[in-house]
Amino acid sequence: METEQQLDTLQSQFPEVDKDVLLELLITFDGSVEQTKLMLEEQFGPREIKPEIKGKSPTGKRKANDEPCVLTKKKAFSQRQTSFKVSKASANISTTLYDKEQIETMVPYLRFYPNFLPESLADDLLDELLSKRAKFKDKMFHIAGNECHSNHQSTVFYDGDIPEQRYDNGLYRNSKCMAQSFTGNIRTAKFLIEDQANEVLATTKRHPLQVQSEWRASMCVGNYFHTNKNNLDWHSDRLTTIGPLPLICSLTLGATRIFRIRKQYGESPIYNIPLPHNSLLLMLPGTQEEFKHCVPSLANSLLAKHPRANETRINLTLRMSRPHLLSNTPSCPVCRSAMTLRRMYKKPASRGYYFWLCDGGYRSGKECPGFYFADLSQIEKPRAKLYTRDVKQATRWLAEDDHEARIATEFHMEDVKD
Ligand SMILES: O=C(O)CCC(=O)C(=O)O
Ligand SMILES: [Fe+2]
Repeated sequence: METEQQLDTLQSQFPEVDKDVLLELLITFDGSVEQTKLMLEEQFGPREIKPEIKGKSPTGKRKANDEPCVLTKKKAFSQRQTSFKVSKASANISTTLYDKEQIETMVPYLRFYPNFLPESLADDLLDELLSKRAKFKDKMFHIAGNECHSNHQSTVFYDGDIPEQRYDNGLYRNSKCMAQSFTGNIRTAKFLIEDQANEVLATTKRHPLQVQSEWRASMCVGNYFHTNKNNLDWHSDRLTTIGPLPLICSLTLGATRIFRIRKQYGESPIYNIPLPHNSLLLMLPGTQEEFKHCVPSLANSLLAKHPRANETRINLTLRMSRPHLLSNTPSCPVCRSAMTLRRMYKKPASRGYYFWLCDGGYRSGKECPGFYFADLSQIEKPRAKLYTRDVKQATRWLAEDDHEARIATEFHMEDVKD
């Protein structure tokens, strides 16, 4: 079924929901009308199943009172092919940014520091991480019922105790992936990176949703790209433990590979940023909300081998988790699984709303439509309800230059009725 038809089907059953919101949800549920409908029924009450949904649904037939349908492998695959075609079509223009000035001018959410650490610390850190290769594991997750493995290996380092509740990013759901503690070299690097990060933050306006204290890295995701064939797909980093508007500091060690970044929505160019050994890239607050990034495995994406690491590139991304956010993460109203925090971005009228989505399917492959809007107004409180069913209570953040969505705001509140 074409997207327009899917939207019409949903709109006919949920006339009270704005079409832009329906589209956003349809995309969130990988194009599944059934899953979108189940989630909407959670919010707005059950609806009659219209014949067109039964007959033409991408997930096959469904009787009333049946268990939710799960996408078949074949269907999920063909849907992904479609979305791949779309992203390929808009991916034509790509520009390479070679130095600090070009990077920070073209993508003002980024800060770039070549040769950041003292040389001997960067080399020691690289050698130490190369020797720990066995600790880096495939990420494992499910998309629309299919088990998937990442094409590069990862691990997580924690500063201090490894928390009971390890969650987010797809890493902690993999039993093979044991978290590790910060080593001496990581801690030394962390202090230097924190100083740089806080210096930059001091020059920017702090949003109430951001961390209000000094920025301190409490965890670090390590990515191991053994050869140029190992890649990391387009994504924005999960917000569940690090919260909205996070700062993420990314240190590259070993081979020079291309890092790509593009806006989440609209006609955006793709920027290629070569990241050499010992370069630090800061992704400032708003980067995860507004952009996607990846490390592609193009033939020309390996720009320089490293004298000792050869083709291997190791990346450390330092992050600050927000403990109250973790302890106040809602559980799914449908299946009680933990939920992940995301932000809508596709359509101007709904862009910027944070929401919680059930994560059960990501881990088990059994999809669940659990959904809440996120109310992050109390995010700094130890005990707070961070979810709501009412879009008027939902937290929204829009980029200052997102005029399209800022104009759409006024209309949106009228459009979404109780
Ligand atoms: O390897 C990189 O440069 C990026 C890593 C990354 O995007 C991530 O860990 O989420
Ligand atoms: Fe990332």
